[in-house]
Amino acid sequence: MTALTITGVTKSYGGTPVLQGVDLHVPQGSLTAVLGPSGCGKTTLLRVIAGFADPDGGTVAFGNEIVFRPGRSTKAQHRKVGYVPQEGALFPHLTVTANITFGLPRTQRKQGSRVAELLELVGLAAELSDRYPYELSGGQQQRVALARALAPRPAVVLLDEPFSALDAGLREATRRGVTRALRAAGTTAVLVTHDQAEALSLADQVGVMRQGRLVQLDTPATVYSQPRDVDVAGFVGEAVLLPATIHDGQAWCALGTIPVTDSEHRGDAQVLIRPEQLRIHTTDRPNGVTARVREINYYGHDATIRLDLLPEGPSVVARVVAGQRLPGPHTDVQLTVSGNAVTYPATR
Ligand SMILES: Nc1ncnc2c1ncn2[C@@H]1O[C@H](COP(=O)(O)OP(=O)(O)OP(=O)(O)O)[C@@H](O)[C@H]1O
Repeated sequence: MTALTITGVTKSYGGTPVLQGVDLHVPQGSLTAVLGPSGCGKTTLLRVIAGFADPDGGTVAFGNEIVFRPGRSTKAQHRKVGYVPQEGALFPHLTVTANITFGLPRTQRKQGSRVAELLELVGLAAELSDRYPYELSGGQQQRVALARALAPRPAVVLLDEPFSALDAGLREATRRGVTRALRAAGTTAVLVTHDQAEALSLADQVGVMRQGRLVQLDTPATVYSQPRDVDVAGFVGEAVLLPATIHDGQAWCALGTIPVTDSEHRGDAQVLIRPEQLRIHTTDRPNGVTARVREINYYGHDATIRLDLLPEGPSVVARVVAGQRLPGPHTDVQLTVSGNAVTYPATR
């Protein structure tokens, strides 16, 4: 088990920069999610860590061992990396046992106990060991892929969107099973995803990637509640962004007067409020602003309500938990804000 440290990594393809000075430290035994839109360089970053591609500059280190620096690169097969791709990773003509032991030295392949231990670790029944991949569900296949990645006791496990091909029901259970197994094995891991809920719910730290740069690396709670800029704010969750004037630690905006987190900020600004901070009232409130319900989206566990601030203010989104009585479309309600707003420079 070892930490992973990437410093100033750059990579271009045909003159187009894909990684632009990426710094990332993944503490030993922890899971970091790299979150970013399609094409931002996530897979390239994993490939560089694994040694499948060399960067143009920077360093990659596993613990104290530098596995890449310009002019010197440790071959992929000597890096002790486990790789779990999106899907289709298993050899279709091999049983679960043969898949798991495929990369092990011949002497270890016969050790049935290691297979049993790995199946237990990833939450699969021992009876599945003689099955072929086509006899498994997608979620079971991904767990076998993880067991295979963990079999040689790698220093680092890399997971490239490993749950994206699974349907919603299987995805949640497989996510939990896989992260539980990674933690039980004490493995240092990097998970690449474009799904913000997955990144926030599974990882110890989240790195938000944009156009080849890691623009924020923080705990899930900090990334969500203190996003570095408005683009990160919108990428990691639904955001209400409003123009505001800040003074005396308060933001004056279309939703009234709201305390701000950054007391240094003064003058024109933009403020971020999360939809769950908005409270909907059907009776008048002293600090309430009037809004008209435009649209309701019901999700079961919660609902989002789009409202137009009256008389002609912007529209905002509120999130309400299940069980709360929802106002009907086109009704007028009062809105208040709980908690603080986060401030950003005003748009020009
Ligand atoms: N071998 C390659 N040759 C040329 N261009 C490449 C190569 N690999 C990746 N790219 C380009 O680099 C950019 C980043 O690709 P990458 O696969 O790292 O993105 P990603 O964030 O993983 O995207 P996705 O979520 O869609 O998989 C893309 O514009 C892609 O076309």
